[in-house]
Order: sequence, then C-alpha cells, then structure tokens
Amino acid sequence: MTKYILASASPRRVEILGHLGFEFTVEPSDAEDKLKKDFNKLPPKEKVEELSFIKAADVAESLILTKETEEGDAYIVIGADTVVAVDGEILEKPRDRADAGRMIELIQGRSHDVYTGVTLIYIPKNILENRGVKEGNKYLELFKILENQMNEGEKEEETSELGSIIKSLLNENKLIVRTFSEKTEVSVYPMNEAEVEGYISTLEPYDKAGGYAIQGRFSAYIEKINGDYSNVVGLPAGRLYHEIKEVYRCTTSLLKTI
Ligand SMILES: Cc1cn([C@H]2C[C@H](O)[C@@H](COP(=O)(O)OP(=O)(O)OP(=O)(O)O)O2)c(=O)[nH]c1=O
Repeated sequence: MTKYILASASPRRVEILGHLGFEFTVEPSDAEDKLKKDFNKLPPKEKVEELSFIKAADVAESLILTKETEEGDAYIVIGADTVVAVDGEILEKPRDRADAGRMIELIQGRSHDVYTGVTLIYIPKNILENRGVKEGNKYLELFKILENQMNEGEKEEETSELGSIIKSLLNENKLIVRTFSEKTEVSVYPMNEAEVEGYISTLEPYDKAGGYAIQGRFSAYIEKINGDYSNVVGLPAGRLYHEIKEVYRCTTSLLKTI
C-alpha cells in the first residue's frame, strides 16, 4: 500500500488534500528556516518549486532514515510553497501589521500572480526495507554529516545541501521526484484606507502569502481570478491529482530498476 504524507503545517493544504479523497498524515518540515540560502534572488516560479522540493526532501529523508515501516509500505511525500508576485516583488507572509498594510496597499486596485510550487517524492518500499543494509548506512552517514554541518552553522553552500540524499537516490533511479508549479492571476478591487485598516486588524493576513486570504474576509475585494482557485489557497488540486496519477504511471519503470 502507498501512504501519503503532507509535508506542510498549512491547514488549508490539509483541507484541499482531504477533498481529493486521499488518506494522509501530516509531517511539517522546518527545513525552510534551517537554510541560509537566499531564495529571494530566484524568480517566483523557481522559488516556490525549490522550496517545495526542500520541504518534501526534508521529510522524505527523515522517513528513509528513521521511520519504522509497516509491512514495507511505499510512500508519497507532498511538499508545497506559495508566494504572491507583484511588479517583480515576491510577497511571503507579512512580518507584522505594517508589513501586512504595505502588502495590501500594493495589491489593491490591480492584478497580481499567485504561484504555488509542489514536489512529490515517491519512495518505493524497497528503499525503506534496505535501510539496515550497507547501502542504507551510507545514506545514514551522509545525513549525519549534513546535520552536523547545519548545527555548527558552517558555510552557506554546505547548509543548503538539504535534499542531497534524495538527489543521489534519484540519480541512481531509485525514487520518483516530480516538481511543478501553477500560476493564478488574481484581480483585486480598489480599497480605501478604512478598508485596508479594517482588514489588517483581523488575524487573517498573518499566516498567508501576500497578507490576504481569498477564502476568507478578503473575498469581499476579489474582482476575478484567472487560473485555479485552490492554487491560491495553497495547493493546486486538479494538477496535483493528475501529477499523482503520473507518478503511479512511472512506478512501473522504476520498479524494474530496483
Ligand atoms: C494568497 C493566499 C495564501 N494562503 C496561504 C497558503 C499557505 O498556507 C500560505 C503561504 O505560506 P507557505 O510558506 O507556502 O506555507 P505554510 O507556512 O502555511 O505551511 P508549510 O511551510 O508548513 O507548508 O498562505 C491562503 O490561505 N489564502 C490565500 O489567498
């Protein structure tokens, strides 16, 4: 049986994946905070794709190295990241009230893009079953070295090596990794000062990219969208379902190589 793991603390992602009918467990990753790498230099599409990979790879690596498996299950780990992009600036979650106000001022009365990147990592049961043998130990050692480097706060290139176990397994054709992203264009009605103030006085902006929730009070200010609605809320449901189907299509060739 294949088990699904959502590598995200976002309650919106839990809801969207639940709607798709998958049974899954939630194991959030704090890999993003561990990295010193400056993702802000990347364009939004690359940034969300890279961060989704980092989150999924972090959870997949711990799974490969530590998880007690039941009767040799296979796993699909799902990582995601969402940002708002306006005039070449990337808006993540606002730091404070002033930052939330700045973001709402920036996006009101015009359109912006919301990007969500998703990474799926399929771990066949054979990898988990082989953990105890020689090859498994090789990865365990690599993982320990990386962890020590992070603890000691060593050089930036080394701390950004998170995901290298997944990459080396992928190179050896032992995993399936699929990364993709969706863009949704969102047009926001003009807002007056009282409306901006009123909105940032709610708790809504503070855990959302761009400082707003299309699914909440901010719906009052949404004029139209072009693209997938669920993508704005944190997970592009339709694309995700079809990408998971594609993963299963690829498992046939993967299993031949293990
Ligand atoms: C634009 C927008 C974003 N969001 C949310 C989706 C994401 O949860 C959040 C963007 O932050 P992310 O950093 O993508 O995700 P997260 O911190 O919530 O969870 P994790 O890192 O553990 O995966 O913003 C909405 O809920 N509604 C919206 O309209």
